[in-house]
Amino acid sequence: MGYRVAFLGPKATFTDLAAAKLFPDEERIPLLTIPECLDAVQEDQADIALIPIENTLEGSVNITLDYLVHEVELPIQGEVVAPISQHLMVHPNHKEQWENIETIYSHSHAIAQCHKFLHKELKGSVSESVTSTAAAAQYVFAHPELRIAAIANELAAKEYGLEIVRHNIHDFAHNHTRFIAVSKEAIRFRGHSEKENGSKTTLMVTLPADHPGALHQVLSAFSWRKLNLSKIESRPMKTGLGNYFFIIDINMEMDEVLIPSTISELETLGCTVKILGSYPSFLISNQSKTFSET
Ligand SMILES: O=C(O)C(=O)C[C@]1(C(=O)O)C=C[C@@H](O)C=C1
Repeated sequence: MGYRVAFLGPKATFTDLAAAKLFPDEERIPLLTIPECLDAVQEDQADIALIPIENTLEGSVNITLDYLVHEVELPIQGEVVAPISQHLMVHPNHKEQWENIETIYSHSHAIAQCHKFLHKELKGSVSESVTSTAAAAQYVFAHPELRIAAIANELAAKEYGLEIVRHNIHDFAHNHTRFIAVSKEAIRFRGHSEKENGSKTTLMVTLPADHPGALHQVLSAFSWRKLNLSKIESRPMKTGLGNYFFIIDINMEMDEVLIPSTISELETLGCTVKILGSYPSFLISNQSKTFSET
């Protein structure tokens, strides 16, 4: 039986492009926010949620991390990394005088990826964040009477009838976003042709209170086992100032010896450890048509 894949929509978001690549044969359901995607899986209205978690220019998508840790019990079952190209687009009526735009709509991460461009080329304009790049494109098309633009991808320009007036406005060329697939059950990734690029295990670690050198000891538990970490990030526990947990990505899948013994060592130190998932990583290539520059 096929999966129902909830993704951050509407149609033509970057997440939609990633979902179409990774789940070409499954039913794909666009929802307007990341929490809605996660709730849909938690409440069995979908089998999988595909949502963004990290961007090379802007860092983590905090709402994704926070929901995974505080709000839902859904393991990460896979990830896909995709190249991201941002374009500036306007309603066709404003194609000739696009430099006069007053407000630029997009997802907050997309706005941040184009910060230098906006500062230099559209000084004085205001940026407004909305739920996704595609929602911004939809809004711009619905309001030809306003002097507004959207930052979104090429497919969104086509889908919502906008004109791209500046291509590739992201500030740094190496712009990639990681998307995660979460599900109650292990996922069979089938029917796609994306490259598998190793595996990861993600842990959430809470340090013991008032334990000098705890973070150093945590890191040494990984380092003497030669476990390669691709990410370590702290987020507030939301219980009081100074209380943080760490998200740690290990570049290997869960094994029977190394990761379990690391977890035991951390627990002996007084840490609380939760496994957020152990999963394959896929890479959407730069040659991929839908993501590439025109
Ligand atoms: O708004 C979209 O199109 C999304 O899929 C979200 C999102 C993000 O959360 O970072 C995904 C990729 C890009 O980095 C910009 C926005």
